[in-house]
Parts: sequence; structure tokens; C-alpha cells
Amino acid sequence: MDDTGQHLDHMRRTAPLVQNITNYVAMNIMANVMLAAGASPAMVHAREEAAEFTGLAQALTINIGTLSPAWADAMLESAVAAQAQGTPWILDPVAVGATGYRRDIGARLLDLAPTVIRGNASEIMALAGADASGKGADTADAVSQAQEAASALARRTGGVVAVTGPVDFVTDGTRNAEVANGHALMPRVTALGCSLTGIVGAFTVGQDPFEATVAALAFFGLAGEQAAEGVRGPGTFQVAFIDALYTMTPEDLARGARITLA
Ligand SMILES: Nc1ncnc2c1ncn2[C@@H]1O[C@H](COP(=O)(O)OP(=O)(O)O)[C@@H](O)[C@H]1O
Ligand SMILES: Cc1ncsc1CCOP(=O)(O)O
Ligand SMILES: [Mg+2]
Repeated sequence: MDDTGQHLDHMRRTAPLVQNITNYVAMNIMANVMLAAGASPAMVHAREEAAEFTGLAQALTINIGTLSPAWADAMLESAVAAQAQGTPWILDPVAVGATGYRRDIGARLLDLAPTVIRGNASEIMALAGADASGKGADTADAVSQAQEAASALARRTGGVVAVTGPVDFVTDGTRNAEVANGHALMPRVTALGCSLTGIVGAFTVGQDPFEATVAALAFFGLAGEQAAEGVRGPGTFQVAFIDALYTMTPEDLARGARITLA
């Protein structure tokens, strides 16, 4: 088993409790994806308990997909708690460039030094203050266009930035990697990117965030490739994808990962 396989094995043996403050669209599929992969998700977002719960969680993910003021407060308070406790936390800046409100909350979350930022190309560019296109939650820019923005964000936060798309790009400002796993049906199912952010959170527990992120992306993309075999479209793909996350062994991942380090 290589390092990538070992990262999956470590995540499954740890079965980490991951708190997710995510969006209404993602909640169910994200929890199912995380359970199938071997993690323990909890969707906890009420302001009255979110930061307290962060004290119990081994990782936190924050997703601004269906943002509202009470949730934004909970996000900021949980991120502060995670930062203070040294708990890894992952930012998913859904459609961050679309409105002033999202840009404002995105910038305040960025100041709390996310361990990993995972988004599509338009989101990473917008978060970095670059000219981004974006189409709601979907990208209108290519991964290659977001590489500079990703590196700038990584240097600014001291964390890892992952830009996903047909070939994913991961950087910590020094180390860079490309992950070529994935399938074109993946962006045809809503909230798969959000679900991936949960998987990244689970992989970061007890592991180097750059290596963990690369392994999580390869795992997710390879499951997409396996799921696409023999399905008729996005509906059957979604079901097959959850099964592929569940059945993939660390040895399968070691064989199928297409990672280039730069
Ligand atoms: N055209 C594509 N071909 C292969 N894999 C893709 C493609 N587009 C996205 N993916 C994969 O889908 C997953 C979600 O990424 P993405 O669609 O970029 O996120 P989001 O849903 O947040 O926009 C990632 O694993 C990514 O590698
Ligand atoms: C469609 C939509 N609208 C607000 S959040 C959301 C889900 C976005 O999910 P993803 O970024 O994984 O495609
Ligand atoms: Mg997304």
C-alpha cells in the first residue's frame, strides 16, 4: 500500500467525528457520502451550540452555500473555536463571488486561517479577489486560471488550497499537486463538491493537511470513475458513487490514484 492508500486507511481507522455547517442542499448527500467513506458526520449549525460542539469534533467544515445571518454567526464562532483549539477546519466558499454578503462573510472566514480551502475555480479566484466569472454555485473558469489565486490564498492563510475540476490542483504555497481522477458526471449531481469538502475534513484528522487533501481528492475522483461504469446518468450515478466510496480498498486507491507532484 502506498501513502495515498495509507491516508484512506488512517481515516477509516480513525472514523473521525466531523462537524459540518453546510447548506440545505448538501446535508443529506454529504452525510451519506461521509458515512459510506468511513467518517462520522454531524450537521450542527445552531448558534446556541455550534461552537460548543466544535470542542467535541475532530474536524470542522464550513460551507456558505445557503448563507443566512444566524448561520454566519455560528460559522464565525465555530471557526474561532477550531482555530483556538488547533482543530483542522475546511472552508467551502460556495458562490462566494456572487453577492456582497457572501464576499463579506467569505473574507471574515478567510481571516480565521482555514486549514484547507476547497472550491471550484471561480470560487477560489473570487475569494482571492481576482476577476472571476462564476455561475451561481458552478464554475465558469478553468482550474488552470485559478492556480495563481490558489497559491496566493495559501501563502496568505498558511493553509492548503484545493481547486477542483476535471483535473484538481492542490497547493500549500510551496508544494503543488495535480489529481487527474474524476468523471464528467460528478458536476451533474448537486452537492458532490460540498460532500468532497466533508471528505477532505475527515482525511485531515491526524494527517498532514496537504497530503491528506491530495489523497482525499484522489479517493473521491476514483470513486467517481468506478461509479460511472455502467450507469445511465446522474441519478443512478449518485447511488453507485456512494457504493464505490464504501467498497474502495486502500489497495484500489493506491493502484488507481493519478497524482502528479510538482
Ligand atoms: N469535468 C470533470 N471531470 C472529472 N471530474 C470532475 C469534473 N468536474 C468536477 N469533477 C470532480 O467533481 C468533484 C467536485 O468538484 P467540483 O465540481 O469542482 O466542485 P463544486 O461542485 O463545488 O463546483 C471533484 O472530485 C472534481 O475532481
Ligand atoms: C445548488 C446550490 N445552491 C446553493 S448551495 C448549492 C449546492 C452546491 O453544491 P456543489 O458546490 O457541491 O455543486
Ligand atoms: Mg461547490
